[in-house]
Amino acid sequence: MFKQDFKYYKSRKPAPSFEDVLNLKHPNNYKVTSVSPKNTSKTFFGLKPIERWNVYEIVDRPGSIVRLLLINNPFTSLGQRYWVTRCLKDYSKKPNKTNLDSHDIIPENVDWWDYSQNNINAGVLKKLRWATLGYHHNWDTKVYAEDMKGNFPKDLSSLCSYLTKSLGFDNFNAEAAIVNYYHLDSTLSGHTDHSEQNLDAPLISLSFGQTALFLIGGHTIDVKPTAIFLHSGDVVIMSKAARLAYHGVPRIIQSNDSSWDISPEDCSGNFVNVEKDNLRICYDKTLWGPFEQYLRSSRININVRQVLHQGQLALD
Ligand SMILES: O=C(O)CCC(=O)C(=O)O
Ligand SMILES: [Fe+2]
Repeated sequence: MFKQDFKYYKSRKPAPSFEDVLNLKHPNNYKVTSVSPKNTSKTFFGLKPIERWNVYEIVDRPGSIVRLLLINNPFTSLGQRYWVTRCLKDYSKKPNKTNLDSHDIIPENVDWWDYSQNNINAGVLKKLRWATLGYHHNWDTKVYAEDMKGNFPKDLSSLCSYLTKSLGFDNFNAEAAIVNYYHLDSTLSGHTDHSEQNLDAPLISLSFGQTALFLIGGHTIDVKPTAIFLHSGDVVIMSKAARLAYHGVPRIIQSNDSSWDISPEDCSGNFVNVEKDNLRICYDKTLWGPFEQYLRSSRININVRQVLHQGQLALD
């Protein structure tokens, strides 16, 4: 299914704009409905107050079971900075696993981010493609294992609980994540996400940096996909039917967006499990500089999953 869309984008026809999506002008004619998030009393660190979120439900064709919830960048600029520093500086570190583990590119006991900053010409910055957290995704077997598991970061788990609760999903436990690092020439081919034992739990996708053209089709590869732009800060929540529908990213599009530039709203929010060192970087123009530089030609996607059923203590 993605073949035809690659051709479409190679032919340089303009891609549909986000406004086209919202105005139902796209040929797929998908339906977008506004959704009201549940108001909770506290504001979570790094997120705008709930009453300022724009949430849409996207149904790709009448009667379709493939439904996505899209929150149009609910993050403050400081919030975006925080998650970007976590993905680059921390989530890419051991004991988390990355695609670089099997290559001899980085000296033993040196972290990728530090190494890339001290060896700017070595080209390692663009070599990191993914990191896995919690239950590590097994790219070959697609099967999780109890002995391939690390601690899941508390800040990310709190964020996901807050986001899902606000949208009416109760008891979401973040247990596994893939952090995808994309550059302007990166693509992610069509796939479904079916490795988790609990397929009823939603899957949460957080995007930062450059814009992705995200395609989602149906449960077979011959369903023509729907295109959605994912901008910096956008959150997508995929329910069971959507995660089992083929989806992928055929193109990253450079944008002029810099919604991570500090703005006055940034002082609000309740600080839950926040790493103070990262906050220091976010507030400091010089320390933030290298992270912003990376973001100008890259996109980071954090894809969070619950693996186990409610009350299940370990994998079967
Ligand atoms: O980058 C994205 O928006 C999608 C990533 C994805 O589908 C995945 O990691 O399973
Ligand atoms: Fe996926």
